[in-house]
Amino acid sequence: MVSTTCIVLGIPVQEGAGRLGCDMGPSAFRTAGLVTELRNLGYAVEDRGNIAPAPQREVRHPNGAIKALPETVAWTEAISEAAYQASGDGMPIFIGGDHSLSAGSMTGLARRAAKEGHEFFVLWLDSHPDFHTLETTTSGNLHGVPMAYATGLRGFEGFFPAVANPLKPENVCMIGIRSVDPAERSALATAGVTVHDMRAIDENGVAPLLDAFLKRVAAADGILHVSLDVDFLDPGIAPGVGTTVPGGATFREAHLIMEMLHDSGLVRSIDLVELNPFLDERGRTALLMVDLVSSLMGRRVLDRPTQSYRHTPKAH
Ligand SMILES: NC(=[NH2+])NCCC[C@H](N)C(=O)O
Ligand SMILES: [Mn+2]
Ligand SMILES: [Mn+2]
Repeated sequence: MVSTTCIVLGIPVQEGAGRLGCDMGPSAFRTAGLVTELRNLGYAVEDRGNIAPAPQREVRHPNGAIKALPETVAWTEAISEAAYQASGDGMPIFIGGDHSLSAGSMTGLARRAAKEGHEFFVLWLDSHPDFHTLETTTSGNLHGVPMAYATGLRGFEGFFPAVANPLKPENVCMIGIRSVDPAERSALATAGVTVHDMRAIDENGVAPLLDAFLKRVAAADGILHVSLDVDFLDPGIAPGVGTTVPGGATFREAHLIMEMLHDSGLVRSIDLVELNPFLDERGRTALLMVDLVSSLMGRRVLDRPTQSYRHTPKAH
């Protein structure tokens, strides 16, 4: 796995969030030592710098609450293309930027997976499902829509770029959910997304929930994208985000997830989103996010046998 080249892509989009500051996220991840940490783990790292949005065109939607639609569309176009390219060259790590960036990353990665004949899966670590459509959002903040868009829900046509390879809702597993708007709740149930809220974590622990999903990814010979929103974490350990929700994942739960993901060998790409350095305290949230990436990329405390998820082909 250490022959993998990590491709760092800075995506300073902030228009999708309700407050400014996520445009400083890529700098904060770099300042917190992301590239050095990856190199110390033995990876080749190519930092492609920050990408820019595509040219803007005029788009207007009847839902007057929507903010920054032309900007978000322009970002989505550029990010999707960059994701498609980078995933052909190595393991993309998208450093945001607000969560609207995942509209681009997931669609570009899904296109790559389809081209390579792989089933595409997403692990969504967030307090929010971000499952609004352009019709249902009431805040109008477009970081609340990327999962609905990438799974091909109706209502984005003619506004956002067409989704050629929609992500199957049954290939999505959400963990950490604790803030869901009414329209999202019914849409999630209809779509058939696996949603593990904080209660599910409290009752079961993260390990069995994630284990079941990783087994499904492996059984389908799939590839896995991980989308990590800072607000997945408890605000007590990760204050640097505009949409804190109390009662989030602990330090230990988050590291356990990262270590299990590494053991699985299934992860092909990562989004690190919603870091707002303006709201952070001396970089502690940025440092914690980098620390979690290290665990996901293979830093470990002890040598221990790892659980193998890949099926060995049956001889016949
Ligand atoms: N990526 C995020 N932080 N999303 C928060 C979304 C919150 C709320 N559901 C909204 O649509 O406004
Ligand atoms: Mn989110
Ligand atoms: Mn969130």
